[in-house]
Amino acid sequence: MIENIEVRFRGLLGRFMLDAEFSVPARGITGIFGPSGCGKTSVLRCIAGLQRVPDGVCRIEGEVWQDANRFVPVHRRPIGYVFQEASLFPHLSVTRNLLFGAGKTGAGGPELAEIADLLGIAHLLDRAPRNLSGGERQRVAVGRALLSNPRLLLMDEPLSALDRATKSEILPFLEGLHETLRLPILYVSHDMAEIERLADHLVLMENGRVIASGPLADLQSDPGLPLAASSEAAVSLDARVVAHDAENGLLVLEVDGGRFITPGTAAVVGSRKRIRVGAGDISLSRQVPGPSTILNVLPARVLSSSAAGEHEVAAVLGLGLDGAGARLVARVTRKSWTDLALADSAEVFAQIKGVALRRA
Ligand SMILES: Nc1ncnc2c1ncn2[C@@H]1O[C@H](COP(=O)(O)OP(=O)(O)OP(=O)(O)O)[C@@H](O)[C@H]1O
Repeated sequence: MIENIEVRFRGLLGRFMLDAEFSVPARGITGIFGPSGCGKTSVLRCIAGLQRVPDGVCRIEGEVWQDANRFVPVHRRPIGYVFQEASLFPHLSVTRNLLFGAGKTGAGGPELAEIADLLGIAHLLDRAPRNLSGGERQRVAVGRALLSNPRLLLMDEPLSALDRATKSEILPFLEGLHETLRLPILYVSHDMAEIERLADHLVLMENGRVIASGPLADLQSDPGLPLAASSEAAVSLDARVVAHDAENGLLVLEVDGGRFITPGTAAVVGSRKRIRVGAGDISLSRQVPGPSTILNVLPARVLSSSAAGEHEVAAVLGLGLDGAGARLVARVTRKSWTDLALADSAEVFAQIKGVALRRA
């Protein structure tokens, strides 16, 4: 079986030229990221069959939803769609809202109790939507989409209408979906922090086109793409827990070519955790640095470098003496870069001030 989501949509939407093409694995979460108006929503609408471009191909695990000869109408596509605003039926209880889409696609889907547990809404089932908070409403909307037993979940900025506190309340539930369900999710966002936390793969868009797609960390550390040179540059790495130091409240996590120490509670050795390493949290040194409060000092090699603004350099590092391990991006001043005579393939010690645990 072809386990990919393959799309190509080319055509004018009003005066906007959409020319988007990508192929990503039909598993995990794929983030679709790009500036406002670059065509992210249009791509989701084309996949859902809500928008039709004449030159379009959409194949989900080999099943054709659109090509030159075929266009499966929207109601025949097994998708769940979650929008920015949860559009619940005001006159129906949470349970009736949840069950609204269920049964359309036949048996074999998840059970209401299972989904309610997963989304932390089991205690809300008898409520009316008007008595829910924004975050609760959005979780019900996600639950309703899941109960229709979709083959693909489309989420269009599902958190952007929520305040910061509510966002962080919902994110763990979305991470939970990722771990529990085998459902591929396409997740549109213009907030890199959400993408860093949730996505396994990334589709980067600009002006109606896909400028890159691939595993998230590969795109974050690609010197040819805008992410590595941005002021928010960071990499998200999926690390393996190798030890928990209970006395000091620290976790030791391993990625290719290095180990990180980060504050954390007990975790099963061998389990996976996502960490985020921000480019601005890395400083570089040519020799082993002396004792300091920084817990993480990792040997690495400079793989490439590019200008980041007028006075800074974005350097892509490969962990390990040979530089063959996981990639990081460091952002340093041009002055330090020159003073230390740093250059591509230089051996360095990366001192990492903060390593954030992102997916428990
Ligand atoms: N059916 C349509 N007819 C005319 N113009 C359209 C149509 N659909 C989309 N557009 C235009 O295409 C462009 C891309 O819109 P789209 O909503 O896909 O972008 P986006 O990346 O999702 O933006 P945002 O992040 O602001 O939601 C916009 O300029 C929009 O006005």
